[in-house]
Amino acid sequence: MDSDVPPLVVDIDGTLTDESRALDPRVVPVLREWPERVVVATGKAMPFPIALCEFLGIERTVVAENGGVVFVEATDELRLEGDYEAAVAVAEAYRDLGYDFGFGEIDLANRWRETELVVSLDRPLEPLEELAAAKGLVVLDTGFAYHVTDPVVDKGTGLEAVCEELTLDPGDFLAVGDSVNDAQMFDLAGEAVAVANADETARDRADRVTDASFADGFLEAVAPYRA
Ligand SMILES: O=C(O)COP(=O)(O)O
Ligand SMILES: [Mg+2]
Repeated sequence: MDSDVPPLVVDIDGTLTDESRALDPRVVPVLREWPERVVVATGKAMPFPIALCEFLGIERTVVAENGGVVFVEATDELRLEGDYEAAVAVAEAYRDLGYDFGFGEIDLANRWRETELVVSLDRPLEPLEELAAAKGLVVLDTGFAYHVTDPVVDKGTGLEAVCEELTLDPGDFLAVGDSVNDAQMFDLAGEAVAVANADETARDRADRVTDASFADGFLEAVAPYRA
């Protein structure tokens, strides 16, 4: 690898994983050996990207909950932003209409969340969107879950917060992702790559779209820097 390798900000679900959210083992050496900063930016709750970094053996530099949570190990910084109370109120109102979140009684998708909530894709979207809008929140469909999120944060604001901490420029980053929740980080990154399975928003906001899907797409996106 040469010195032209950019820092990397990478999504998890749909980018490092297959459609069932299983990590592709071929991404492990790529991330572990990346010579510049790696930021893991996800809609998942913080324990997931933190665990991923730990198991990879890389520094924990994480944007979780679509920007609501930012953790930078190098500077010991944890930022929480976004109206979690509003998300909880939306969830309660959704339950009052007779809908559950769809993740079972022990809901591991929401258990460790601090700034936003998620609802299963098989639950009705329209009432969720109405309730969210009434509280100033938005619903993001990542292809893996509906995220009830405060629009003051996104993966772009998360990347900016990481860069502030580490005195980096978001414009120097290579970003790789697959969905609408990656759009703002795509806008900031110097080079934004959508994997072939990406949704329309991510494709539109990317500089290029890979031929291959899921982790094969990620490997294609980073290939020019791994010669
Ligand atoms: O799981 C989701 O809904 C989204 O997660 P991702 O941002 O890592 O793709
Ligand atoms: Mg994704």
